[in-house]
Amino acid sequence: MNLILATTSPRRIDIFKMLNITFKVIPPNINENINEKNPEELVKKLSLIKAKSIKEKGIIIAADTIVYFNGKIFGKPKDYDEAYNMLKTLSANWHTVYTGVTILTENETITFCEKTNVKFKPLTDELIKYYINTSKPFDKAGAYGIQELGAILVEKIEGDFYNVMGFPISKVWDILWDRGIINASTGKTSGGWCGKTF
Ligand SMILES: Cc1cn([C@H]2C[C@H](O)[C@@H](COP(=O)(O)OP(=O)(O)OP(=O)(O)O)O2)c(=O)[nH]c1=O
Repeated sequence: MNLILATTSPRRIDIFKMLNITFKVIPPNINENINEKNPEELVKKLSLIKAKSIKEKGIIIAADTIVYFNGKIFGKPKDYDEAYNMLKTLSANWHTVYTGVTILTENETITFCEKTNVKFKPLTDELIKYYINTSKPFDKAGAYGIQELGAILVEKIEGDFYNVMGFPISKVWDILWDRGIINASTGKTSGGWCGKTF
């Protein structure tokens, strides 16, 4: 069965490659500006819209990630100033990363949200400026990438690391394994990513 990852996120592709199964990547074609203030509902709805935007037949998996702090949703920063203000606000505080996932199979629509709490160290202006200039985190929710240099901002986390990066892969695996979508043969015979389709 065609396994399709509906994403443009290099991080999500990297995480999925860890499973060593054959899959295709097709970019979702959606408008991410929906009017939803509840973080869990927002990421679930966006992951569903992304998955449903794929017309090709197969098992379709999509995700959406935001950072949430003090009642505010932090998406991808539009510029340097927004990235600076996000990191300044998150400094020395706990925030929550919400990732919504949708898995469309032939007869099921599975949508769930996974949360990870992240505590930042106290961040000096100098470190924040260095981080943004070095990492240019404009394609990452909350203006940081925990899997890259963003690791130096983090004091500790409670929950799934990969969920912060953009994909709670352990939970996704369980859903696919429990339904026999991934099984002993696909895990052994498939040689990983079969090449991008975009
Ligand atoms: C918090 C955090 C986010 N991110 C990334 C994951 C996502 O790529 C991005 C959140 O934006 P999303 O809108 O969830 O995803 P995307 O637009 O990059 O890709 P697509 O919608 O096509 O799947 O932030 C990290 O890479 N590391 C982190 O630590």
